Amino acid sequence: MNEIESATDDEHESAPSVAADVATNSPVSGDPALTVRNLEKTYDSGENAVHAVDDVSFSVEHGSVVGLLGPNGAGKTTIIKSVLGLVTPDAGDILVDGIGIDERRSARYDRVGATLEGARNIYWKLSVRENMEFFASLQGIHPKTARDRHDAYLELLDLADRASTPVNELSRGMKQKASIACVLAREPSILFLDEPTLGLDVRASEILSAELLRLSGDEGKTVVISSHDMDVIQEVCDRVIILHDGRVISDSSVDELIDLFQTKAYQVAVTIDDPDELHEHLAPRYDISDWTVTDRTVSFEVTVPDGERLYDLIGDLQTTGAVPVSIEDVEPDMKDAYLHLTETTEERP
Ligand SMILES: Nc1ncnc2c1ncn2[C@@H]1O[C@H](COP(=O)(O)OP(=O)(O)OP(=O)(O)O)[C@@H](O)[C@H]1O
Repeated sequence: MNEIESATDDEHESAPSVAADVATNSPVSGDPALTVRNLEKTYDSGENAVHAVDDVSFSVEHGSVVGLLGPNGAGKTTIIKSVLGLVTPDAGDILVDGIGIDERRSARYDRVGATLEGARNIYWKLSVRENMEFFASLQGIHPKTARDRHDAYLELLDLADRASTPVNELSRGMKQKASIACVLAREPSILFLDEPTLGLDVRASEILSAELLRLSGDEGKTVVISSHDMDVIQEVCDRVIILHDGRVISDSSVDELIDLFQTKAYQVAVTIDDPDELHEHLAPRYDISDWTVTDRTVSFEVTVPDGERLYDLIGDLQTTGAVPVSIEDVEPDMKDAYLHLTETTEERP
């Protein structure tokens, strides 16, 4: 690998992609696309030991889009690299389409494609198109037959005029796009995307989200995406697995996760002669935040355990002479649910 610059930072000095064998994707079995069972990984030893992955188990069904979330250092990348063979786990099993990757290395190489943070999955001295052709050819896809598809991806990712540019001359966001283009060019059945929207502008993120939805919806591809970008996660994922300190602390659908933490929150605006008096009356009774007074208009957010309590609030507003101007639902989103979950885990001993 002396002529080609690439970056793998881990134990295995392998090629920067998991594609090493020439093979085609075989038909899908009845097994999940990916099964991770009791995975363990500790880096270093003694007092420097870091238990990065602690008994992690999950499976991913074919055609689903699963988010792997967690604060910095939660173990996401270690799990992804274990699946890719860039890190050797201490214990546990990884099965692709029901086949243990230790049993048959090609089970992984044939089916799994990944982008790694910082575009470490591609060769920086090759041009974007050369990279795409190289990774496609490892998968047994002839560059000529794939040309139209590669052109379409270059167009989609706004890289067409950079197709002949060596990757190391691209901006960070363009490198990221090139890395995504290469994993798409390989046409794997399972895509692992580690922080794919890092460095992408809003438009590129939207394009990527739409493409991931199309790949899973129309082509039945399985996608595992690790990201801190909650908007993208909420938009594309069916399910999210949340990690904390190397352990899975939540594994549920996006809707379930949001519902779980659904407190009823309302944005309220009222007019009143004496805002201070109103605050004195409400503060001990309700969970109130973002109290803002502009002339005689007071706006605030109130969180109530159920709809009934909202009626109490309206009664209390009337008692104090406040005239409601507007009361609107505040919809919780993935970000609220995620923060709630990771913060409450943080507080536990
Ligand atoms: N090569 C390594 N040597 C030693 N410790 C490591 C190594 N790689 C990761 N770690 C440690 O393992 C833990 C998990 O790291 P990992 O990169 O898997 O987390 P992550 O969830 O991907 O974090 P981030 O969101 O910051 O990318 C961290 O404490 C990290 O410092």
